[in-house]
Amino acid sequence: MTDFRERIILALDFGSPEEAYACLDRLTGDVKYVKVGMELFYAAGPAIVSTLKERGFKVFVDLKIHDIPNTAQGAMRSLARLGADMMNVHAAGGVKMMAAAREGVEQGTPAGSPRPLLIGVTMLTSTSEDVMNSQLLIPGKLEDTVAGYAAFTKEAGLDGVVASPLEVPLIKETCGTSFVTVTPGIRPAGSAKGDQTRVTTPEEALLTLNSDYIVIGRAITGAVDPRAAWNDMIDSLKASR
Ligand SMILES: O=C(O)c1cc(=O)[nH]c(=O)n1[C@@H]1O[C@H](COP(=O)(O)O)[C@@H](O)[C@H]1O
Repeated sequence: MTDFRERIILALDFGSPEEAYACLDRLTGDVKYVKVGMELFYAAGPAIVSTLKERGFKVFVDLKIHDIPNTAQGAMRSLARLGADMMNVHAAGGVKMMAAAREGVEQGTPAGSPRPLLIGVTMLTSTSEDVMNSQLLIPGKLEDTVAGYAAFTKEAGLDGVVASPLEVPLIKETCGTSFVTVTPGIRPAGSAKGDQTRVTTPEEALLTLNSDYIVIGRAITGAVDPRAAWNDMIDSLKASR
């Protein structure tokens, strides 16, 4: 994939479809892949997915399903009917839940349409090793948990994981190079970390650590001039290539 833009997923974390479309209108022609997370999905309803598809975007529906296997399967069956390109569940739900979710995706995908990628969320990029140890009560190194969750995600038949870009080499080593890595926690040089913990720049994530997809939100959508912020990111990627 030579065009960086195919590998950049813009997180549309807005409270209404109007705000999301207004942002996209300022970035027309450049953004190829968007993410609909809980804020926008719950505000706009499922129809937002087909509307974005009709407008030509690839869509990642990020609802991070985590429930008993039967419920996760049903949720994914319903979501798969919407025609998204990528969806996710929490790997912490375990192999049985993830395998059920995968079955739900297959049941819901409309005949003749490609099955959406199903991705397992390992350890949220806002979580530090200290918080994982002291509040999630998971002992040991955070990287070991991410690698272990990635292995279970693969065992369950999913296509890849969400993790920090910093963990991509380890995930590829553990699960193979074709196992998809989707990485939020992206902060262009000089931008504020905010609530994220395990962050790196777009250049490091895409060019050095070889993440398959990066997810970026506020550094673009919250910029005074989203178009300028986007162009700066693409220019910097081209210059670093
Ligand atoms: O699944 C996700 O997309 C996700 C997982 C994760 O570990 N960390 C994470 O930040 N995300 C999402 O990625 C986006 C990151 O947004 P920014 O921090 O604004 O770039 C948000 O929509 C998060 O919900």
